[in-house]
Amino acid sequence: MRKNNGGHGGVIINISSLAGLTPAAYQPVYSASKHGVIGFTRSIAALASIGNYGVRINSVCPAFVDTPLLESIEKEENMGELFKYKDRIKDMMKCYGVLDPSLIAKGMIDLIEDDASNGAVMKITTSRGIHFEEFGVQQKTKI
Ligand SMILES: NC(=O)C1=CN([C@@H]2O[C@H](COP(=O)(O)OP(=O)(O)OC[C@H]3O[C@@H](n4cnc5c(N)ncnc54)[C@H](O)[C@@H]3O)[C@@H](O)[C@H]2O)C=CC1
Ligand SMILES: CCCCCC(=O)/C=C/[C@H]1[C@H](O)CC(=O)[C@@H]1CCCCCCC(=O)O
Repeated sequence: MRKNNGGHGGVIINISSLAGLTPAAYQPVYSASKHGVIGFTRSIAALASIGNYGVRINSVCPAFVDTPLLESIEKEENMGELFKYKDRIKDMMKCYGVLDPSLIAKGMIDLIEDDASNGAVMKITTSRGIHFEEFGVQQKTKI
């Protein structure tokens, strides 16, 4: 894909979650994996810029979205010992609200169309819609 390897360049969007930016007591492994997605995205975005790959790599962090994945909360075989906390997660869903997938699609199109976006961490919530995580100067790699 990268231009310096015979490719045509392009845009990659990695799917993280708000649980990749905040602790998630009831899903620690999921949260760790989503934190990893953000760290990887920002790192490889910096490398792509330094190496003139002609590829932009960004991440999206939605809150709860109305997809079949949410049904997994109701299944003990998926939740394991954390099943006992399912009502707390459902309370959080009521508090945060549940997003329509079309808003996630819009956010992704925005990232595809914005030629300046690389290493961005887009957050999508019912209260604030599409917005971005801001990182301090010391947390920014030059991209
Ligand atoms: N639904 C939600 O509330 C949120 C979801 N996300 C993230 O969004 C992403 C998509 O999730 P949803 O659409 O909600 O889930 P989903 O369960 O509705 O859809 C996931 C899709 O991935 C496919 N899939 C699973 N394993 C695969 C594999 N190894 N190779 C190829 N395809 C595979 C499944 O067949 C399914 O079509 C996930 O990374 C999830 O963590 C992030 C924030 C909130
Ligand atoms: C504020 C957290 C938003 C999380 C959005 C998300 O990625 C949801 C994913 C759920 C998936 O549908 C199945 C799960 O088990 C995930 C639950 C994530 C639980 C978040 C719990 C937050 C907490 O413990 O504080």
